[in-house]
Amino acid sequence: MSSIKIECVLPENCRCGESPVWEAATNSLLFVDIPARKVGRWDSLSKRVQYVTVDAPVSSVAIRKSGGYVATIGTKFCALNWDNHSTAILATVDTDKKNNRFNDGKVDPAGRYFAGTMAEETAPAVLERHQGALYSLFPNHHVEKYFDQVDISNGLDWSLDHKIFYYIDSLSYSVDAFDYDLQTGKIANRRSVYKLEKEEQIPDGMCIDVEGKLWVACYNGGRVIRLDPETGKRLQTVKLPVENTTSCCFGGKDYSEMFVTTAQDGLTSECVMKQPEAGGIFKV
Ligand SMILES: O=C(O)[C@H](O)[C@@H](O)[C@H](O)[C@H](O)CO
Ligand SMILES: [Zn+2]
Repeated sequence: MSSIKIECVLPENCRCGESPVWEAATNSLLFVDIPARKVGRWDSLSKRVQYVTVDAPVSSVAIRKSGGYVATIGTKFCALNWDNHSTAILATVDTDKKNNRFNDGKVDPAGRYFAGTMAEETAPAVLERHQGALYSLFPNHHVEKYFDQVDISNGLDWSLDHKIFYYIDSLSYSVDAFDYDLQTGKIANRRSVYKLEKEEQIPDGMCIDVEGKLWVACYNGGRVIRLDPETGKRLQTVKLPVENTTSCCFGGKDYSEMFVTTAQDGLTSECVMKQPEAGGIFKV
């Protein structure tokens, strides 16, 4: 294995950086800072970053086929117009749960925006349990609810043949799989494919690579791990110089680079001194 280079490409000190998404058309990385209520777009060529501030915690962002973006803001699926900074509500979930917000989200290969919810945290991973649910927004704006009783709805992705949906509820310390029907968007047959080891801490965001292996960012664990969902074995650990690694995606030229978002919230000022890049965005 060739040696791995890790570099902080955006020393932003995000409170909770999340949802990295590569936008090939602009050579940019999209991301959010959830509590700061900001969506960022970092141009990898000019190295400049632009922000759009929204009116509630923004937990995920995705590219919209018809132009602009979609984002999960508070408990709403929204369209986001980058040019005039406006948002338009497409659907609202968890209307009976005033303390809930969306967390991680991603679009399936048929254009359904999957995202789950959680109760707002009082500190990282400290929250009222079982308040969240998993939803998807169909291209026709129909909302499907899959299940509830979720603690912290987090990383998600699909297998390369689109027949499996991978999902993380952080406080289960497990990476789960479901059978996936791309035609209907239905999921079935939940099972665990990997249980985190103690030092790996809390599973957060996730993505899949071209070999069908999963990469999971470990919150508080300062690492991303590569898993084989078929054997349930960990194949690789990549450690980062900050503790709160939140999510990862592939991007850059030929998608040969991995971007990792991180968080600063929850670190004591002493920890921040030891990890000055906490909250930055890293390139692996
Ligand atoms: O990044 C996220 O997905 C959450 O919004 C965070 O708050 C952390 O995951 C959580 O604190 C650790 O479990
Ligand atoms: Zn997350």
